Amino acid sequence: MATPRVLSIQSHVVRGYVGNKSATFPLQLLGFEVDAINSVQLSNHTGYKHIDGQILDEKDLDKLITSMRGNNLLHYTHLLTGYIGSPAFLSKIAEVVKELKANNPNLLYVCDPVMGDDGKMYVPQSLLPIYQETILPLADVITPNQFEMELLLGQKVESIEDAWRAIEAFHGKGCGTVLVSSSTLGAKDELIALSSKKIDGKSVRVMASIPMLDAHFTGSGDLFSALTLAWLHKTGGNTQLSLDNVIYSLQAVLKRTLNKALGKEDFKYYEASL
Ligand SMILES: Nc1ncnc2c1ncn2[C@@H]1O[C@H](COP(=O)(O)OP(=O)(O)O)[C@@H](O)[C@H]1O
Ligand SMILES: Cc1ncc(COP(=O)(O)O)c(C=O)c1O
Repeated sequence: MATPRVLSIQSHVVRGYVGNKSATFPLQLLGFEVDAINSVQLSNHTGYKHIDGQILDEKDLDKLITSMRGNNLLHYTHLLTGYIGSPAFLSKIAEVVKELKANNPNLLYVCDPVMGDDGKMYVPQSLLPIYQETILPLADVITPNQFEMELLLGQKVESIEDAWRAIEAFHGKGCGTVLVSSSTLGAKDELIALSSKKIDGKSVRVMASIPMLDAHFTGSGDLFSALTLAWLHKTGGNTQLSLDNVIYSLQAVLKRTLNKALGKEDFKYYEASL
């Protein structure tokens, strides 16, 4: 099988790991060619006290795409989008999706509608209607967190039943596969991830419980969407197997991140015994 090739349109940060900085290397390790367009170049993620840099607009994106078109380079198996900093840039992405799909009708578009977390938006509010009206109907897979699901739906999601209803609404907009990266709809010490895929008119649903680590991670959602893309490809679109693999590898990464931050040894060899 030919090497899958992803066009990844997300943020770049000088310091840290979010956006393309967190998606590119794992995707490469999993066997993907990754071509990155940096929607913004920022000093660091938006949670810091100081933040500055450049935000690409639709003309910047058009220049890159026009030149690539001229060289016949717009041939991809996957498109992945994440943090976008400008509404006009996001609208332009709709045109890019259509062109890439015209070049390859089998292209899979994985959209992480990155807008915020824990009740706070960290992108301009004007992105929301563009995601709702223009981007969602074009996406094959979406990976919102609980807050982003609520924003897209325009309604609070307060129970698992609410979440399935929200997911059905996204299916209704044309999005065949939905993975909610995390929610706090379970017990106090767990995160719940949900996925649903429309197969022959039926929704095939999977729910996973993730033991909650006592820390806040930035970039975990970007890793989630990149790994989801990779595992959906590797499993032929099996959402159960993909979610298992994504969560398993994410937990290993986050535990190592936490150990490093706490100054604990990164790695130890233990004898496995019953
Ligand atoms: N505190 C945490 N404890 C355990 N796993 C976490 C934690 N935060 C994130 N994760 C893992 O990262 C994934 C994506 O996290 P999420 O918080 O949904 O991303 P986002 O940054 O988009 O809000 C979750 O599915 C979970 O596997
Ligand atoms: C520049 C940038 N990109 C991407 C993200 C998304 O991060 P996450 O994976 O935590 O949703 C953030 C979040 O703060 C950010 O500031």
